[in-house]
Amino acid sequence: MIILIFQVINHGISQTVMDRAVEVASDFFKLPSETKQEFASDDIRRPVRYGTSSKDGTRPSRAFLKHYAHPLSEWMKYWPEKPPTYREDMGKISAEVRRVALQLMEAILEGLGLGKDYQHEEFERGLQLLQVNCYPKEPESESAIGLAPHSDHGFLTILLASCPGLEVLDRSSDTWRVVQQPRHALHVHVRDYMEVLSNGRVKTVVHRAVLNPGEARISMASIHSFAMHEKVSVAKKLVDEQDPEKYKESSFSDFLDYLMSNADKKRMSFLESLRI
Ligand SMILES: O=C(O)CCC(=O)C(=O)O
Ligand SMILES: [Fe+2]
Repeated sequence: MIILIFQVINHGISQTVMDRAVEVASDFFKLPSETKQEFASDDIRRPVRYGTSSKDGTRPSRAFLKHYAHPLSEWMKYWPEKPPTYREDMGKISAEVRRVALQLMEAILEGLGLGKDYQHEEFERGLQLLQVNCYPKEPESESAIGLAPHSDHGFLTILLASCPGLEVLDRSSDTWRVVQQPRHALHVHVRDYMEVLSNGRVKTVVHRAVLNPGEARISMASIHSFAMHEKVSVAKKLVDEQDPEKYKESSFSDFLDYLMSNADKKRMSFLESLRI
């Protein structure tokens, strides 16, 4: 079993571009509630969506803004116009992170013995979704949960955060490991579709976010997958008699349909539903 959680430092993205993205995200969440509520929706197919979730039913433990980011020319027109530099600053970081994601995918595919150009065009025209999170500071109860344990959908997550708060599940000891987040580092982990494509050789990463006792926290997860209706299936080269095909094929759109029809179930169960 291969565990793929790592951090990239030598990514070539300038610190200014990273800092501005965190700053403009933070400024967005400070806007008056009515401005943010314009983006609120339960429809998970909306191009931009704002929402909050609460772990104790009283105060929100996370606010989020999710929007598609590739191609920028198609999606940017839906993004918030306030703060005034939101589109410019988020556009810059999105494009840079996508460049890094495509390079990392090539390295991972090569490591799996599939060759770096495996499904190159599908990755090139693939979707990118930005999930921007804002967690309140929680001075009283250390390790209060901001975002419950889950695995992500798609192939790869690249995460930029203003301070620590992310934890990943160590499957060997069943304990949570705190992820250090040095200022210039991008955290990377693999998602459900990496497990599917690799026929289970690579496992999806279960993770959660805890509230930081010292400061409010901003995180930006960039999600990379195939285009909405493109099916992801097990790489045939990784199937043989000892290792039969373990997952059914599906698309990102199938995942969204699944979420809408199983709103009460955990996200983990979509991957479970694909197991043969
Ligand atoms: O805030 C974090 O560190 C994690 C965010 C996350 O897991 C997500 O947005 O899916
Ligand atoms: Fe996540």
